[in-house]
Amino acid sequence: MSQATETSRSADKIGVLLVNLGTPTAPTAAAVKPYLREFLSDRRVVELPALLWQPILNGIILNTRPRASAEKYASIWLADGSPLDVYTREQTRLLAGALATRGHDGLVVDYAMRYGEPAIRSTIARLQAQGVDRLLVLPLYPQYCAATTATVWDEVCRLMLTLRDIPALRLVKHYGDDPGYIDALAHGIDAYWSEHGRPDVLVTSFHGMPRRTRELGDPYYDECQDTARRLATALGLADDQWRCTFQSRFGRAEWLQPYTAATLEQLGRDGVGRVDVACPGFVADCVETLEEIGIEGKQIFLDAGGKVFHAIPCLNDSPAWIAALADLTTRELGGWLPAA
Ligand SMILES: C=CC1=C(C)c2cc3[nH]c(cc4nc(cc5[nH]c(cc1n2)c(C)c5CCC(=O)O)C(CCC(=O)O)=C4C)c(C)c3C=C
Ligand SMILES: [Fe+2]
Ligand SMILES: [Fe+2]
Repeated sequence: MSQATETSRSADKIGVLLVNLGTPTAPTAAAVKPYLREFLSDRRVVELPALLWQPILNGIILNTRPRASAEKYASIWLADGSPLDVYTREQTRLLAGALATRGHDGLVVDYAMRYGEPAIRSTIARLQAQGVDRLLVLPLYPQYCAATTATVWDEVCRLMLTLRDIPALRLVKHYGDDPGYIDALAHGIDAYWSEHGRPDVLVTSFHGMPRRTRELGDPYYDECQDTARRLATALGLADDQWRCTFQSRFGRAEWLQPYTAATLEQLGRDGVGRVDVACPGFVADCVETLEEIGIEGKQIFLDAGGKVFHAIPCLNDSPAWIAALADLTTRELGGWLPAA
């Protein structure tokens, strides 16, 4: 961007906003409680009437779960904070660098969390103050789900309702079939196997959702199946060498099946020697991958008679993933970008 343009017009920048779920500020019950309250009060996440759900949430869940959840967070906490926050921050920094290297240095890249801090509202306000008048919102969920992707857009739109001068907006709906994303996953898993050997079965585990949401038309289940199949194909796996499962069931209703925990138990009982689990729906390691899979899932498999268990790291800050993210961003920005 020329200096003349820079000084003559302040509100002409393009912003890229990465958004992930959010995470507590500390691995303590006191910090987990407000995080869970905000997250689980979202009507896209728990689809029950507020009059019914809020008493259950405030009367039962928020009196018990924060302590149990804080212990899980404590077991995976990094020196720099919650893994989800650490990796999302790093992805943001590396994406900004990759885009600048490609000549797109007028772009402002930042990140926000749907729940907690840094909040979507204050981050967009800061981007606007920096002169951003065109904004690409990129929820980091590869597979679309109303409980994740749509609620990011809800929050962006709630902010827009309060603004006089809104930016031009674009939303990335999903990228679970993006060849760059699939290649980055396959590359990471192949590299892991080169170092640690190969499993008998690869379980690709995605975050679960109530089964009802699929019947109501949420495409999430199909998108997870599609990603898992594309990944298995990229890895050259035969049908009996991989599974697609759903983890993190919450509450008593039936969720999408097969459940990850039940599958790991069955594989252990069946005498399958080594199982690896990859979590393609999470682009950053977090409590769900490091604790639920890496610690709990491993124990379930070994207790059932399995011999060797590996949890494969998420994409995190891998160069292939950052390159895929830069490609995706560039493509989604389309005609907004000046020729590099
Ligand atoms: C009704 C409850 C939940 C639904 C529906 C749900 C959907 C959903 N979640 C993710 C991604 C993540 N979830 C994470 C943590 C987490 N999720 C729930 C509940 C529901 N998720 C809870 C209560 C928690 C907190 C941890 C716990 O107490 O078990 C995380 C990790 C956050 C972190 O700080 O590390 C992610 C990421 C998706 C993709 C999704 C629907 C597709
Ligand atoms: Fe979740
Ligand atoms: Fe969980």
